[in-house]
Amino acid sequence: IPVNAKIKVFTLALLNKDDEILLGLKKRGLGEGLWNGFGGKVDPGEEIVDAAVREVKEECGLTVLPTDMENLAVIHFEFVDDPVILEVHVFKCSKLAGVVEESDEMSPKWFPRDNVPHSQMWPDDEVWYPLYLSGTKFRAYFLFQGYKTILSYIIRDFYDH
Ligand SMILES: Cc1cc(-c2ccco2)c2oc(N)nc2c1
Repeated sequence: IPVNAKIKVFTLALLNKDDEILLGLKKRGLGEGLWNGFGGKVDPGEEIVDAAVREVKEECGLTVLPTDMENLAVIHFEFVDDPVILEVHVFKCSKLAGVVEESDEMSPKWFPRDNVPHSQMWPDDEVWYPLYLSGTKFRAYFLFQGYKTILSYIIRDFYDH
């Protein structure tokens, strides 16, 4: 890890209902034009799970409780020639309240859990999505060249102990 490395913490919430998953088409910023779960930056002093709850509400209008947000994974993303490392905390939630709303960040849409538009999603999703479907907690590291090419990755099961 380069000496000038800076870690930025993000959340990513995967919201389920029966056999569907709610994804949002990102309208701007990081991941624009891609379908993804809901999330964003963790504010200074903010609990990570509280940031996840806040981002879900802001981006798709749904209300979830922090206690219903299940920690699924922690993924570190590094980009060649970029000292900023993204630490993405992935949550899974099945207890949703409220009505789905479009926001200026995201256009939400329900997809069958086993048929998401991988060609319009981040390339790493194809690697870890099967673990999400099977409810396997994991840790992963991805080295990107730009936003489309994965140069290398590591993925391992993550036992709570
Ligand atoms: C590099 C990268 C970043 C994110 C991200 C940023 C904020 C929330 O997620 C991703 O999300 C997914 N599915 N792949 C991703 C790759």
